[in-house]
Amino acid sequence: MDGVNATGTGKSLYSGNVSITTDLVSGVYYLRDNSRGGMYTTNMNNRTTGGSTFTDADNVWGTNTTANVQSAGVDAHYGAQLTWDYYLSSFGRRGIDGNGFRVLSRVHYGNRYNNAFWNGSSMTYGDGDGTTFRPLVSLDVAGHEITHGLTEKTAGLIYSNESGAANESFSDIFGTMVEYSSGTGDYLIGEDIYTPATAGDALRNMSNPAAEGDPDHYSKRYTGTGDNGGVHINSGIQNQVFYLLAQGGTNRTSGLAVTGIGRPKAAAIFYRALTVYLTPSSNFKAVRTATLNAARDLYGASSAEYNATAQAWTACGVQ
Ligand SMILES: CCCCC[C@H](S)C(=O)N[C@@H](Cc1ccccc1)C(=O)N[C@@H](C)C(=O)O
Ligand SMILES: [Ca+2]
Ligand SMILES: [Zn+2]
Repeated sequence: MDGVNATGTGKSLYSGNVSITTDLVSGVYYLRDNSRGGMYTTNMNNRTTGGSTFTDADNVWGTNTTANVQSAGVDAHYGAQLTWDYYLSSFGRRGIDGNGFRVLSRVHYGNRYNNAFWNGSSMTYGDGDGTTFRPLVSLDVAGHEITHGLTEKTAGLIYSNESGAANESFSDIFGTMVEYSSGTGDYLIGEDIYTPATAGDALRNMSNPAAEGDPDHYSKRYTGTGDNGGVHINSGIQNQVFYLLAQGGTNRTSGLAVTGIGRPKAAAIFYRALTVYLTPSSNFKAVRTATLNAARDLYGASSAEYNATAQAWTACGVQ
């Protein structure tokens, strides 16, 4: 039901106090954003089905702690809001389908569930067990999961082997871009939620994938059958390509240097590759070609951006 858009105060777990758009209907505030396709956030009450949209009496949500069930809802809702704004302001895309797709974010899924996932129509976040993960509602996760929706509606990269690793990397790349859009970011994935007892680690690391056990070069790719053929492992190769293209630097395995072009241009190249050129079975070689085509379209065939894109893939062993 559409009511009146209201601006609420969200006391989040990982982003401090944030401003969120809520929906006032008959004196009750709902965690629903009619200014962003009607996106809404539900509480699954630690079950794996059902759930109901969070409501509040005074439009001040959560307490910055997990003691209040609304807190995780604030983070998920805020993450969806920033993701919507990122794609709209960066690429003029209104929602993951370009047509105002209504995103549902579901929190408190299952019991101490150590994951988050996209199921084709909603994002779903577990609370973690408190040892491996804190509640998995940080900004890079929200951006990661919603980007699976974008990928599904565009390239449709098959979720296994190299196309699956590329799929996962696009989610890490844009999850990181969404995180940076909040004003502070990093090239770590899940740093706020992974192993709370261990400072400074992350689930994945784009600037140095090997720091978290993932390859930074094609010659070190995983060729086994675990993890759907290493989708969360070999994503390190493309994550390193993006990092080197954006920031510049030298690949630790090849020793080859890359001249950086900055995050926005690198993101624009990867976004155009994903939404214009890639297909379900695209492998890393195809992603190289797609990003070169995108760089040519955006900046010209002999541009510094085009040359840096080629350098970055070569530095990571994908010719
Ligand atoms: C349920 C089946 C698994 C689906 C995989 C989802 S898309 C996924 O990749 N989830 C992310 C969650 C995440 C994202 C960013 C930062 C931290 C955690 C993920 O990386 N999951 C890991 C734990 C995995 O599934 O191996
Ligand atoms: Ca991060
Ligand atoms: Zn994923």
